[in-house]
Amino acid sequence: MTTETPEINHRATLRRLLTYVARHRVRFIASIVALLMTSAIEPAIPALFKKLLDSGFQAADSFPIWMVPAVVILLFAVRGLTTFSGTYLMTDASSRVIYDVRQDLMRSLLKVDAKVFGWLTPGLAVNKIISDPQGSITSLSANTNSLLRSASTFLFLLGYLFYLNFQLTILSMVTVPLLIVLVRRLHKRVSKVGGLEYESQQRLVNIVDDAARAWRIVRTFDAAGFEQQRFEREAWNLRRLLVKRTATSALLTPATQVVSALAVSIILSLALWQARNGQASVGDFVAFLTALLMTISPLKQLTDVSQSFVHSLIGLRGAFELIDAPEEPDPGTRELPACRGDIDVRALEVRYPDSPRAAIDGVSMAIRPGQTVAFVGASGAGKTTMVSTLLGFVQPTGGDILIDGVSIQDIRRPSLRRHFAVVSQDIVLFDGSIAANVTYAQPRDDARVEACLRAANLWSFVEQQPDGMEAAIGVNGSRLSGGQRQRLAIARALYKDSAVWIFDEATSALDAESERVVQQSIEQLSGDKTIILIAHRLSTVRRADRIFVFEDGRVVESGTHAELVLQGGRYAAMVRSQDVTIDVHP
Ligand SMILES: Nc1ncnc2c1ncn2[C@@H]1O[C@H](COP(=O)(O)OP(=O)(O)OP(=O)(O)O)[C@@H](O)[C@H]1O
Repeated sequence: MTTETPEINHRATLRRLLTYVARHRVRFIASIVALLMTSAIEPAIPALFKKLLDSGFQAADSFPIWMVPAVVILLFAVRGLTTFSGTYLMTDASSRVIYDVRQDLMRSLLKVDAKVFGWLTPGLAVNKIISDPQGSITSLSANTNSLLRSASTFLFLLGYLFYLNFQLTILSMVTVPLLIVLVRRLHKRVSKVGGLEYESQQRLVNIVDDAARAWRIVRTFDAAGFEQQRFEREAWNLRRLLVKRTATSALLTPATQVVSALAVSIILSLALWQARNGQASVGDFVAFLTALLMTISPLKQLTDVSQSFVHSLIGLRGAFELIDAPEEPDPGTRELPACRGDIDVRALEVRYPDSPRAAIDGVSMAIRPGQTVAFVGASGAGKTTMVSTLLGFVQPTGGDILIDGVSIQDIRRPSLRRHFAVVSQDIVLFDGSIAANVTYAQPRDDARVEACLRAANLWSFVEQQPDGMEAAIGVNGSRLSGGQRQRLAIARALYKDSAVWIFDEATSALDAESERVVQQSIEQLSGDKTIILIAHRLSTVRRADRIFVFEDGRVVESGTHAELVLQGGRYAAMVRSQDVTIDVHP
């Protein structure tokens, strides 16, 4: 997905993360101070024992015995307090960062360009918004804690080494460049494998997403074995990459130790040489060597933590990828506070990218407020594209559409879409009650909800529910029949009370009688609204004021049902093939 080198990416990701961290810097600094205080108290414990051993056993001029429990308890109480506050403050601060990142991710999801949904499956979106920030930031904050401890211990020991023997310490650093090269190389490899691991995990998420979403199809096709195999293959690949990454990380420890051993052996020889020449005492030698060996442990911890850091940053980069995804373009600047529903389509041309032919090819039409018009034509003729263009989801490549005399290019997208209520071919419902689905994102008015449900011919169903309109409909309306789902979507559109209602194959799942009832109710409710109907079943569109017949992106005929039937062209042929009564008086 990305061609940048992993290193540059990590820096960018870290910088990005720091902008979030900076917002809560006071909390972070407080937590770090508390954690450092915990580390600082640590040496007080052996110091206390030293004091106890050195002077505690001399009866005479020693400190009073009651001081021992008092100091011990105080020390542990303070350490307990600083440990607790450090952990609490760090969790509080990092959870705020997770919250902020998630807010930005959700904001981005709600605004991204439609193209993003070409790769962003629901499962991936959940992963990027829920799991990635939590996993990465929690691990980063935990690692920051050990990083601070190891780094401070290491620096402290280094200072001590300089104090003991300046020249030898400088010499012990001869292997540092080698160590840096080694760590960098291994980091690069961990980054690369970690990136592949992240991608594999995304593929695995998509497989699970498919299996959960299309569970009915999977079972109808008896494809459980097929899906299991698909899953197993990717899960195995992920396991393999995990081992590879961990093994690369694990290589780092022996590698750094071998390089450190090189340094230690050089220094050991030199120190021995110094000692033999009377330049250092045995005590100096032992102290230096002990301190030198003690640096290996924090150094190892530092390299371990850095591996974990890299892994977390890869997860975080995945989340930032969504935040950085391009927003849906909105060239409009004008608001359209009120709308009469007057639509003028002028020589409209729409060509999808990489498509050999135009989906809409020079269409012009006028739809006056309060009119009901219908788009008919073969599958793929361009009807839905007309609607998508009207709503600004697809950009015209030629011509224009005017709403109440204003080009849709000039109107801000949200302002434009506010005036449309659409029931599309693929019904999408929300997990919640019937009422919540009807009133979606709008203030609730129970009387209106009932009126819309009645108009959609769903009220008798609602009345049969023990919970009435509060009845839960399941994920995407899984507890409803296809027709009930369509009727609920119709009720939602009616409730929106926009200037233009669009029904794209909205009643295709209803039986003829039910469809007739719904249509009549819509007509009664519609008042002065402009209605656009798209239907393959021509009985649905007979009563329209004007019917536009689409073919290969063009309008090839238009008129009323009667006019078109009399014309004896394509519409008439379609009517004949569907066996619709050729009644010129609807
Ligand atoms: N997102 C897209 N990218 C590329 N081509 C597309 C896209 N959407 C539609 N098309 C193409 O545009 C043409 C018109 O499609 P459209 O969905 O508007 O047809 P339709 O008349 O609504 O068909 P149906 O009755 O089957 O819904 C088709 O050839 C289709 O393949």
